[in-house]
Amino acid sequence: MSKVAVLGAGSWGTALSIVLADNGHDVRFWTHRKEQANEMNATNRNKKYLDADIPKQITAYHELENAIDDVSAIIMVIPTKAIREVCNDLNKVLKHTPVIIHASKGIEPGSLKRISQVISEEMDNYDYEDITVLSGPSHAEEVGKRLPTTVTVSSVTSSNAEFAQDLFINESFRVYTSTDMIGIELGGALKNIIALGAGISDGLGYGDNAKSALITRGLAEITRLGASLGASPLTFLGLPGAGDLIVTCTSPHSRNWRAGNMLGKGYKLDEVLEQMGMVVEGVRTTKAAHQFANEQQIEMPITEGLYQILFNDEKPKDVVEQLMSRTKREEMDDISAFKNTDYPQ
Ligand SMILES: NC(=O)C1=CN([C@@H]2O[C@H](COP(=O)(O)OP(=O)(O)OC[C@H]3O[C@@H](n4cnc5c(N)ncnc54)[C@H](O)[C@@H]3O)[C@@H](O)[C@H]2O)C=CC1
Ligand SMILES: O=C(CO)COP(=O)(O)O
Repeated sequence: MSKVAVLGAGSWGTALSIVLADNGHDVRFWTHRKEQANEMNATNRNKKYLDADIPKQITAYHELENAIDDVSAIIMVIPTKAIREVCNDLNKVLKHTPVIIHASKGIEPGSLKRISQVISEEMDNYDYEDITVLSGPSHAEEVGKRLPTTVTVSSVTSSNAEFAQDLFINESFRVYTSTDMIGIELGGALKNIIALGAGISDGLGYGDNAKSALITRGLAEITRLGASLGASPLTFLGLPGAGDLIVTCTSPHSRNWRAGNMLGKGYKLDEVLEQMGMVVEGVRTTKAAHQFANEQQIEMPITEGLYQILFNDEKPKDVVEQLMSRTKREEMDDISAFKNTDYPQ
């Protein structure tokens, strides 16, 4: 059994700590807020973030140096916008090179970097090949209750992904491996854009046909972006692609769906984010994907519409009207690139 540190004391960090504790690992749970660490150790709950009993094998720490002392793995579950800051703090106290696995879902606006790229850029003594990602359809609320869940881990070096698979896998948390690191990270990040859209559609009362269309056409456009960055289109049909897209667009656990739902009901973005009190990664990811799509001339009409709602105050209803009245076209016209030309016609 291993000694592991989980950095990031929100709902997903808590749920992953529970999986690790169930597997017999000694879990050091780090929060940058002292009161939260004290409360968790005293009550065995992380009340604000997840309604679950915290097993005894989990100890909360406030001092980063103590949390990471002698661990064989660091699990980073920090909101995307705080990753560089936490890596910098880690550099000051880390004296060995434990495996780093991240489970965050975002892209950095401006640089358009994936999280593994951000971590390897910031961390002393780590290259891109050293970082592993864990992603898939996995709401913390259900993982915390040990309901059956499947995820995928990926790293350039397969031994790192296999290490992560062994660390997390158990009878209620099934872990697959993949070598498509780009696809796994982009699938997890980009589905949040579409989940915001699905929430808006539900908030407007547009029904199941509209939501199904958003999921399907959303999958087409995030696959288009992913493939242009080197991801395998097939990854977008797997757990961290279609799997995560479905759960995030249809589950009331999803913060992205819930935020979208409020926008569809007429709330302003500022009000929505204030009420959520938890990270809504899709907002920043929409900004990043919109910038990339414009620079690279990739057609992403749903992302474009979302961007106009979030950042240019466009009315959700008007955006749906624009999407529905786009120039008529063939549905699969962008799939020809993946056609098997050897098959007799
Ligand atoms: N909640 C879920 O079911 C899932 C979440 N994720 C991803 O995991 C990541 C974290 O999400 P959640 O845990 O849900 O967020 P959350 O909103 O529940 O919690 C975020 C945590 O990060 C901490 N934090 C914020 N800024 C920090 C900083 N500068 N230094 C250290 N800690 C800081 C907050 O104090 C809080 O404890 C996100 O990228 C999310 O997309 C991925 C899969 C499932
Ligand atoms: O990624 C998730 C589930 O797989 C969590 O989604 P939300 O961040 O929208 O809650």
